[in-house]
Amino acid sequence: MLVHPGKQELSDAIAARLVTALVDAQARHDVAQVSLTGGSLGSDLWRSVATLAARSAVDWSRVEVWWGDERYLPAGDPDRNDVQNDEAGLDTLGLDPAKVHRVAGPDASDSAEASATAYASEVRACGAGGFDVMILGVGPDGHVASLFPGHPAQQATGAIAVAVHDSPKPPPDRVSLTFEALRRSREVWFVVAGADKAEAVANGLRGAGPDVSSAAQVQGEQRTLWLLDRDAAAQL
Ligand SMILES: O=C1O[C@H](COP(=O)(O)O)[C@@H](O)[C@H](O)[C@H]1O
Repeated sequence: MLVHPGKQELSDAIAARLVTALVDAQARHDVAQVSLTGGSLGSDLWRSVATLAARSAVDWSRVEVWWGDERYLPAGDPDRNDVQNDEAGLDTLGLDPAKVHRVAGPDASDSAEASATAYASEVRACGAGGFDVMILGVGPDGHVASLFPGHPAQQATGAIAVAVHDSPKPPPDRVSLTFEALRRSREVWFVVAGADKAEAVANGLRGAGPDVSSAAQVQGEQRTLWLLDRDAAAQL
């Protein structure tokens, strides 16, 4: 667990850590696989990356980009995680569009189920059975990706992605990687800022059950990091 004084310092530290992790991953196996998150910090970190001189150490054309979840909304909708990440600077880095794996919305798929199936096939086809870095925001209710505590989607097994309906947080329809897929990550980074998340952080770190914390159900294969600001760490 690493605690930074405020949200800006945290965002800058995540950006620096990410650049290093991507350079290391490209040295290991040519193309780095990273899975992104929505939420305010999930986008802020791209603003921080954009200010880093060291970002040029990454060959962004050799980064395969995924999302841990997406709101089931049409392409370009401002509430989509990919749109918010792009607006924060993700799309200025020189990524290869063929390596940016967006979850299909209702404009490009028949249902959230069809979208989840297509996304899972894409993950499988790219051999992304192993993400180098899985970045996950944590909601005040303990959710990660679009797996909400106590929601039936938590129980999906033998699948890479799942459709989520009746999400307690709008919008109601979403597509999420499953716990099994989230865990197939070399490193899992929980990125959390704000006093409203302090209880969720404490529950995640104490290993609360799935009805209380989805975050507590996810660990990285080699490393699990909680990257926090002081407010988010207030109940530890
Ligand atoms: O709905 C979502 O929420 C979480 C956390 O968002 P935040 O605004 O509370 O930080 C996010 O990680 C997830 O990807 C997203 O779909």
